[in-house]
Amino acid sequence: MDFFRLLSRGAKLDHDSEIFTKKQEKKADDSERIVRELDFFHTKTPSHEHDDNKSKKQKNKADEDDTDQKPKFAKIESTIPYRKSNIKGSDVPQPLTTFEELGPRFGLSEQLLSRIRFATPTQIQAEAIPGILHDRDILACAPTGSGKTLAYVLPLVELIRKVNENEKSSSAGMIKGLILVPTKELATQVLEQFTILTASGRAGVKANVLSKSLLARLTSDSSDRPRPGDVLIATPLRLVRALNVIGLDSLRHLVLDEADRLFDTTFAEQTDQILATIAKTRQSSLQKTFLSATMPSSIETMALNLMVDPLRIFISPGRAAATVDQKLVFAGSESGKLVAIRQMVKGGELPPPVLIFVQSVERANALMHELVYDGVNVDVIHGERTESQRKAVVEKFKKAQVWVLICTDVFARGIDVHGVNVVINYDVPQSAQAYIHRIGRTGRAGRTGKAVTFFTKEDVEAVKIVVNVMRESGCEVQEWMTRMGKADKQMKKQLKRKPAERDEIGTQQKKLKAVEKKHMKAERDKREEAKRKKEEKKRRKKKVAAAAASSDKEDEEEED
Ligand SMILES: Nc1ncnc2c1ncn2[C@@H]1O[C@H](COP(=O)(O)OP(=O)(O)OP(=O)(O)O)[C@@H](O)[C@H]1O
Repeated sequence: MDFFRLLSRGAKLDHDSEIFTKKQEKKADDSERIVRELDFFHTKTPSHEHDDNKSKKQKNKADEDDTDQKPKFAKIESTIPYRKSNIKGSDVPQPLTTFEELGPRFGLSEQLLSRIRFATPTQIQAEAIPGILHDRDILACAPTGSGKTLAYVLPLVELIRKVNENEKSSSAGMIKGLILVPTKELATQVLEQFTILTASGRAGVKANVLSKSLLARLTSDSSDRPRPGDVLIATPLRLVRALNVIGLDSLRHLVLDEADRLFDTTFAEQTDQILATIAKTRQSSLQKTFLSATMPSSIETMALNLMVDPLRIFISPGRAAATVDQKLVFAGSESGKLVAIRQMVKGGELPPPVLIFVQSVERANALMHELVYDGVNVDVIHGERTESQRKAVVEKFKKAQVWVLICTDVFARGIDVHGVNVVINYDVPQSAQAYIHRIGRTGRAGRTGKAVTFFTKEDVEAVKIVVNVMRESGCEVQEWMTRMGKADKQMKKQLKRKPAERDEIGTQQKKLKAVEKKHMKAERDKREEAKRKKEEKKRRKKKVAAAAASSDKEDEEEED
């Protein structure tokens, strides 16, 4: 999805706009002008409190520049080596060295700081927390499991607490922070982080997930419709249904967690609609934080162009977490994969909790039948399970009542289950991003983990992508892997759109079906035989009765 297509779609949604009607007939190569005219978030009318002459100059220049260009940043001065190449922007705040510093530097209360359960901030937290507290726009890319959630939840709690304090009741219950995430599970997880920091609501900040029931109450005709709360955490699909009832006049902070996913084809239309609505409603400055463990260049450019004087915090971009030991296993064929996984189960190579990723719902269900037959404590999660089923499965997995969880890419992003030991890519993922996020479910928060990717001859191109990530992440790459070369660009695109075609999983399932069929036939035969015997008996009984009746008649005649 590129920026211009995305924006021109945003314009189409704005049916009343003059820009839209004028623009309708224009061709795609007019897109640069469209970008300038649409001006999402009013990025061309700076009102930022940190504006200085330098950033104004930068913005004026940006007005003249083509907006599809990546903004240029001066290198920052720092004695810390990693900052020079990874952190970009003007007036970059000093990083945090401890959480305690947040008291004297930004006025965070001891009560709030006492709820942080960690000794030291991670790199992304050290950079992003001061940035957000300075009300700067942030584009952040940092490894899976590096604590990006706390990096934005903590400063949001503080900033919104201050707003509540200043505005008293005028904006009570109105949304000041909006967090967009791609899945319901992730929304719940983000809410948990708020709950930890605002236990018993004493921080004065109320966060809610836009659940089905909240959506129903918000959109009901009843006069006592609830207010959404200070922070609303939502998935794009559900949020678009609530856009005209939630009221965004008080919105000050927007977070896109897993930003690259929210801009890809699955969600782009809804995300675009949400951004366009915010742009219409929200006239003054809005602080934006976009984060992910992966940030393709096209998304990076788009995101930076939506921001005012941003801080670009990229820590190990394009790499899998260094704490994950990555392995590739040639399984030969589909049945070879099953053999390999059974061997791993038998050989104790799958210490729970374990996640197994497959490419489709059908394959997830089929693999589950296979492993259930083997006596593995296994369950499955995918987009075709109901919300309550998904919730229950995640709970069970977190409580170690389920040891092996089979999943589709629904579960690949953001989900933080403590201590996942192994991630198996039963089917090779369709992109480098999918690979990085899937294997990032293990090796989190400094722990180590293991990722094993099975492949067959159908996966020649996809495996090149995996090898490249392995190489970039500093993993040991064997000689045969280096000979594979780079994945072809066209093939990469094709693969993203459509996964490899594979033979069905499931010798066991087929066998079960055959046994079931045989059993059903035997039952049917038995029933028919019983019916036949019953009728035969009935017939015989009738015959005997008829014979008896005729002999009685003969006797009577003889007596006469
Ligand atoms: N400063 C810290 N020190 C140690 N652990 C931390 C710290 N901050 C957060 N964590 C823990 O690290 C784990 C991963 O955090 P989080 O889910 O925010 O990662 P993430 O960077 O968002 O990962 P992903 O990209 O996969 O979504 C969580 O269990 C969290 O509690």
